[in-house]
Amino acid sequence: MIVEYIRYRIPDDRSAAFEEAYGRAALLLARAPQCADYELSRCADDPASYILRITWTSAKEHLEGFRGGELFPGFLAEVRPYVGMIEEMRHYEPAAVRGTGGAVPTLYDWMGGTEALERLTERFYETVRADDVVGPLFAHMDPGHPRYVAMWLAEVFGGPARYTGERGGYAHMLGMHLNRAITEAQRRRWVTLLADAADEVGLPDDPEFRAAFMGYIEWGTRLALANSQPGAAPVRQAPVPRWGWGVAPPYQG
Ligand code: HEM
Repeated sequence: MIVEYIRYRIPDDRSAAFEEAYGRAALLLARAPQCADYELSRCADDPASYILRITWTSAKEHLEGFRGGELFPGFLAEVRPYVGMIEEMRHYEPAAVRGTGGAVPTLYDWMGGTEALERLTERFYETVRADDVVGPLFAHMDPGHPRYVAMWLAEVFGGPARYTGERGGYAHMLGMHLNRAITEAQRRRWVTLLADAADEVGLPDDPEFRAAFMGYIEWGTRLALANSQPGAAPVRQAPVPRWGWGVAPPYQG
């Protein structure tokens, strides 16, 4: 991905037409397979100043794919009257510094932190052990397993990175699933028992939290199943994934 920034200086009497033209041009960006997302902002302190940010799949795809493609003439026709008002138009490589701020609580905080996760995994693995479909997989489970999985989930949902620091991180978790040949029936049962345990221990049941929580569980169990098949060759080293609210953060007024 590469980010293009275009800074414009638009006189006040042309700003409305400029925004309307970009509204039409954006319909073409929305259809362009080379464009990941875009946003036009107007400066609150200096209203003549606008910045357009477009994330492209790559600079080459932008310059050759989009500019050489069938959508570009229509896009250019909309923005051409403003080309002379461009102050900067360049591609930027995103650096490693990025993240979300504290305005939105992490899923970890929302669910009640490590204490809530340990309550969840204790109850969950009690039912897992007693279950006829998944129980056999866990017959020789380490007694610390519920606590380790709580530690993993804490890190995934925005809590402390203790699984990475104390337990070997992603590589260790992956190693625990390799060659276990998890079946789809076992994966489904694992998901169902976890959802039941979440209700039993009283995890928040608001739609936003449960959608995000179960979204991760669906994703993670499908990976666990695929990685557990004999002959699977998953990536061996990766960071612990971080999971957020997705498209539906908590409604805060
Ligand atoms: C989101 C989905 C999943 C997550 C986050 C997860 C997480 C983990 C973690 C962190 C470990 C290693 C714990 C340690 O450090 O010792 C582990 C081990 C294991 N997982 Fe999973 N897992 C998932 C899905 C599944 C599924 C679907 C199954 C089978 C139905 C499964 C079966 C196992 C087994 C058998 C072990 C080894 C337990 C032991 O003997 O101690 N996992 N899992």
